[in-house]
Amino acid sequence: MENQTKFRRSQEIKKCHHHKNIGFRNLCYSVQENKVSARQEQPKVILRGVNGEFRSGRLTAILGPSGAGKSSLLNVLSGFKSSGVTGYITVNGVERNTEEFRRESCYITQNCYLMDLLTTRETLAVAASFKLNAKVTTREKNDMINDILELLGLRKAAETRVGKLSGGEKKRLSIGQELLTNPPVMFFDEPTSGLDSSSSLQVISHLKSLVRGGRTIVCSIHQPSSRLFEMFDDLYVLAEGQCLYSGAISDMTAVFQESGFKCPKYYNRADFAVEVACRERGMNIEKLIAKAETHFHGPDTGRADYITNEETSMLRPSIKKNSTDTYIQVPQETMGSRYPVTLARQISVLLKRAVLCTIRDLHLAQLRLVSHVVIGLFLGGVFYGIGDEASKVASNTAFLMFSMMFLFFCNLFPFVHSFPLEKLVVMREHMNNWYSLEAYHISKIVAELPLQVGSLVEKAGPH
Ligand SMILES: Nc1ncnc2c1ncn2[C@@H]1O[C@H](COP(=O)(O)OP(=O)(O)OP(=O)(O)O)[C@@H](O)[C@H]1O
Repeated sequence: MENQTKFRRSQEIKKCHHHKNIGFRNLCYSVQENKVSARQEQPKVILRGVNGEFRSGRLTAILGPSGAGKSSLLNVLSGFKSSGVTGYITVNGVERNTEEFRRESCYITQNCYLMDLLTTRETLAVAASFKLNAKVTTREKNDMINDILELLGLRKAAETRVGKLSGGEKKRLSIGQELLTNPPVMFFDEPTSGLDSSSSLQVISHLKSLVRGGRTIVCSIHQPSSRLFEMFDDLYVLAEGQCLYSGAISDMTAVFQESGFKCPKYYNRADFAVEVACRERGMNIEKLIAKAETHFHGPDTGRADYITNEETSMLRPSIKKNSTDTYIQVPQETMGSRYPVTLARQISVLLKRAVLCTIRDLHLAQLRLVSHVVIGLFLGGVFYGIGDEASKVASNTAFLMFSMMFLFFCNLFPFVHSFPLEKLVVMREHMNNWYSLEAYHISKIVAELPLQVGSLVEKAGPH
């Protein structure tokens, strides 16, 4: 009976009730590079008017040589990059609302930025506290965490600290964090980088099982083996910021052949596609680019085959009545606010995590404690009783000066030490709409308060 319930719940996690087809037309992305000389004013163009469609229930691979713009395309589509972007992005045929879309999608970057001092289970528990609203009970949260651990094969590593997990386990843990809210759209930047072939296969098999539940999953991928490549449904090939091929993997060889690029028998098709994109198999890839463009119509005229946001709000009642497909369905509990939980809850969870990490970072905590005690004894010895004598004004000033400098540097260094490590985790979590930056800063200040107040009291001792 319990096994049946478990099976039903794991099937439920895999399922996705909001199908999202992502379309993009004439998408351009450019960056303004740092000016070295007065002449370098032209922005660097990274994506040159690409078109495409990523469908729900399909696992899509973005392939291309290094520097082709794969990560940039994912950054733009996921909404992580918005300045320097022009063109149209649609969700089920309706212009994308970036804020709404960020709530319905997740972006798992190439490197897994996780807190090394937490265990696998704690990492999922923290994610659950941010991502699931207050109506979900602790028991339900624990059940979900157990199901995700089971689904992603992390049961054995549940109590292991993240810093000690293998690369593949970290990747699966990052996926598990986002699965808690069951997002209909998932973007992955090179999910198999740094993994051996069997771990890569494991990760992609998990993605495949999620996609079968109706999600839209897009991964940029680097040099996949034939076996790994064949697990994808659709392929999007980029070359120098332009689209070379967009469609089913099964049609790729025929389409390339029509343009004069014949894939040798028993050759890895992924390698072949990258070689064509690098112009190693012939310089004339423009024919392929033109062919890929003919699949998609509309934006060049300034008017496309989609509905804008203004039109959506006017049409919404009729769209709702006539079609469930074109209407963007947003889960009711996430509507209105960017974050699923209140500011107070965000601060309290961040605070608990910060305290847990401080306690576990024994080396740093011991160092801080010892330095405070040693300096406190030293100051007490040198300046003992100076507050009672008016003739020792100079000593009082020296004491105050020293204490201020000590407090300033002593409290600065833990941040200098931890900030570069934490920054990447915080940016990922913040960009995935877990919490606001205000909540993070407040929790950091509050977590440090006891030590700050303690050291102030200690320094006030000699007086
Ligand atoms: N902020 C930036 N400033 C300057 N150039 C940039 C910036 N971001 C990206 N680029 C350039 O844009 C091009 C595409 O970068 P991107 O990271 O998207 O490539 P990629 O296809 O993901 O490469 P890889 O497979 O090596 O990760 C590269 O030449 C890169 O140097």
